[in-house]
Amino acid sequence: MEVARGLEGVLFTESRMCFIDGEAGKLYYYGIPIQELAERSTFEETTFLLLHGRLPNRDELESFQKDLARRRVLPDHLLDCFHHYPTSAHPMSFLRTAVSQLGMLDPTEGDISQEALYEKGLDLIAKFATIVAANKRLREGKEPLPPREDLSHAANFLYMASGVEPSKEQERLMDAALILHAEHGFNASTFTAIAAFSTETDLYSAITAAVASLKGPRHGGANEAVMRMIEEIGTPERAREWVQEKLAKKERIMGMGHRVYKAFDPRAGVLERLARRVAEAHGHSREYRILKIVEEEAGRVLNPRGIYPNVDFYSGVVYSDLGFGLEFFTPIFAVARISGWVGHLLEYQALDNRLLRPDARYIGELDAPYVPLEARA
Ligand SMILES: CC(=O)SCCNC(=O)CCNC(=O)[C@H](O)C(C)(C)COP(=O)(O)OP(=O)(O)OC[C@H]1O[C@@H](n2cnc3c(N)ncnc32)[C@H](O)[C@@H]1OP(=O)(O)O
Ligand SMILES: O=C([O-])CC(=O)C(=O)O
Repeated sequence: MEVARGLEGVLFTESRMCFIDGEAGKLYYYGIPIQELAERSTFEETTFLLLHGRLPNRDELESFQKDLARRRVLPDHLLDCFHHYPTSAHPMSFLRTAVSQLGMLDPTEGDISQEALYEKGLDLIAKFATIVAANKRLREGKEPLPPREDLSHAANFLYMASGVEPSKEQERLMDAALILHAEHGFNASTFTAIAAFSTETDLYSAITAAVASLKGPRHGGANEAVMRMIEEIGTPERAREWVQEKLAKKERIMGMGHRVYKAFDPRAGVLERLARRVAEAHGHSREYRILKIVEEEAGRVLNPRGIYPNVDFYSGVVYSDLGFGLEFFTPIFAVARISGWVGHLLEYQALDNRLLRPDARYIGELDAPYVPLEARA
């Protein structure tokens, strides 16, 4: 049997949730093009789509929004504990620990029936934003703010993070960013969640594992790495030379390349337009201009090899504009992706539910001698 390194091209289940046409640079959630959703939907509506496989009607959407809003409040015990988490911890470590702790606080943690999974999943979808916003406030030496039920998920997240009710434009930006990040097939963190869940562990454990996986700079952590790259480059004038030096040393340009896309990631296309808009309107033009030059200069070498900007390339410009520091970029990704994780666990359990257990070709010795400790060099 051939070894599929990195599990590339391996189909391990079936799914209706997401289709990625990597050659054409197209992405669909339940058949709906991502650009349509980013432009016209809300995070709540897209989450309903990912959990139910169809768009809600007006009444369903209204009651789903209310249900999510009611679930935003964190248990007092968790909020108390937040004051003892180290403020220096990376926000992804904070989130990972908070999810795990929510599991300990749930007396029915181990119930993984479809009904329980849906209920607990909705709870996590609602609470992720509250956890991340609380962490941001605590890092700034401020008290976390209680969520508001009268605001949308995107607006409430921005309100809890900053203490100020966002403008309609800011709410729309956040909604679009959350929709673009909500789902992406069998990426590393979703696969991690499914692999854990296939052992019949509980939802909190599977999601804690997924957060851990998203944190890595080859996956969700790349958005933070892109902003660090911008800071290292410093000025647009320095960008071309910086890229050439990096590529000459065979180092990677963060926010570029993808296992599935061999064309421009359609999400990066939408985010590029949003980043350009905020750059023009609010003066984040240094960051945006550096990225445009990196994209062009690196593209000369990398585009012919099918390496283009991915979703993590331009998102940071938008998040900065919304008032977030770079260490919160990956947590914002998680605030969105929790919907995809929960949707996939529900789907996998209903459709397949087989233990995930791949294999490797053995290339070691056989019948090696057991050398007693005293006789070893
Ligand atoms: C939300 C997301 O997860 S999107 C991805 C976010 N990650 C990043 O932006 C990090 C930078 N990108 C990368 O590291 C890669 O493109 C990955 C990990 C995302 C996907 O890579 P894979 O499909 O596994 O390809 P692999 O790592 O095998 O690389 C193949 C070749 O392309 C090159 N390559 C891939 N990405 C890049 C890049 N960003 N810059 C320069 N070269 C690259 C590799 O060096 C390698 O070259 P080689 O064949 O000469 O050794
Ligand atoms: O699909 C992948 O491998 C990574 C990705 O873009 C995502 O998770 O959004």
